[in-house]
Amino acid sequence: MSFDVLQDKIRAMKNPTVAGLDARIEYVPEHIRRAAFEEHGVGLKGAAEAIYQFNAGLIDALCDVVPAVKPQSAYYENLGWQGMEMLERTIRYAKSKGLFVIADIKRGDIGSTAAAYAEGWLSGASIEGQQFKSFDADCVTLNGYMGSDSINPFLKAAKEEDKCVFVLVKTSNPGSGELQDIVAGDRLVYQVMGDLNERIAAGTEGKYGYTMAGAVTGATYPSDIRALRKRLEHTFFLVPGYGAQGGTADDVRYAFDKYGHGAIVNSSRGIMCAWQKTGGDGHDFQEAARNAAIAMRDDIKQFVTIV
Ligand SMILES: O=c1ccn([C@@H]2O[C@H](COP(=O)(O)O)[C@@H](O)[C@H]2O)c(=O)[nH]1
Repeated sequence: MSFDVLQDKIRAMKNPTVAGLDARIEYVPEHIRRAAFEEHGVGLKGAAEAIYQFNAGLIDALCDVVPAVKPQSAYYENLGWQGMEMLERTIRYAKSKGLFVIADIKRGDIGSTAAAYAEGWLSGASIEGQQFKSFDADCVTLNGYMGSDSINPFLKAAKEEDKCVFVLVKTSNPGSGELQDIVAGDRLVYQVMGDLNERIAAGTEGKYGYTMAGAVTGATYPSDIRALRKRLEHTFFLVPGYGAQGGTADDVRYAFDKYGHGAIVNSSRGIMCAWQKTGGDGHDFQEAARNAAIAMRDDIKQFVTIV
């Protein structure tokens, strides 16, 4: 049960946070960009290579501070196959450094197509009776608003591989309420989504009591996080929106259970782009990212004690 593995790592490091790897080429320090463009040309290949070098440097700097990383697929897809190759390499490198990898892919489609996505991201493709893995993430994010048949193929793959998923429930963006906060009978739409998600994964609880289907609950809606924590006792939370989107440690505290378990808080730009605030030229990007990750950990630890 993969949330057990993640929770064990969080406890060992006393750090319930995940560093996002959402690298745009503008976030990569000049010296890394220049070297990659000289070797591979100014274009998709050069940019993808620069981003991989940046990611590898961040992973080296962060792997003994944070338990997990969350590469966001969009920032690799925008560079075509060259970007996706670097995403696969980034995942492999992060795993080799002991990090738990959450691939933020937000997929959701009819069952047959969802099964193909699940092979790509979790279980591997079956070719002539053999299993070939590609992205091989530990966990993925899903958009389950198409219904349980869009989630189930991922749960099947996750069960076979001892992995897990996070399903969007209450997202951090300003427009999330347009649909998710609509009243549906005696519940709100996001509560319906959360209940459905907990129900379809019932029976997969691990040693910490959490099923293999976690939920995304944005840091920017703290009262909803608090209500969801009470409502979804068996659902592990991924909480994005800390830092760059305005979420604070005080806002995310209620995502955790009474043992300080059951949630992990993401920051992407706040860690990756920390070097842009030091006044340096980017050569200090590793130190800056590490300091930002440590500051985030200590900020949250003021409110959350992990048993
Ligand atoms: O509701 C959601 C779901 C996912 N995200 C993702 O998290 C990171 C946030 O990045 P920051 O730079 O820390 O703001 C990004 O990958 C989003 O796609 C989210 O923000 N909200």
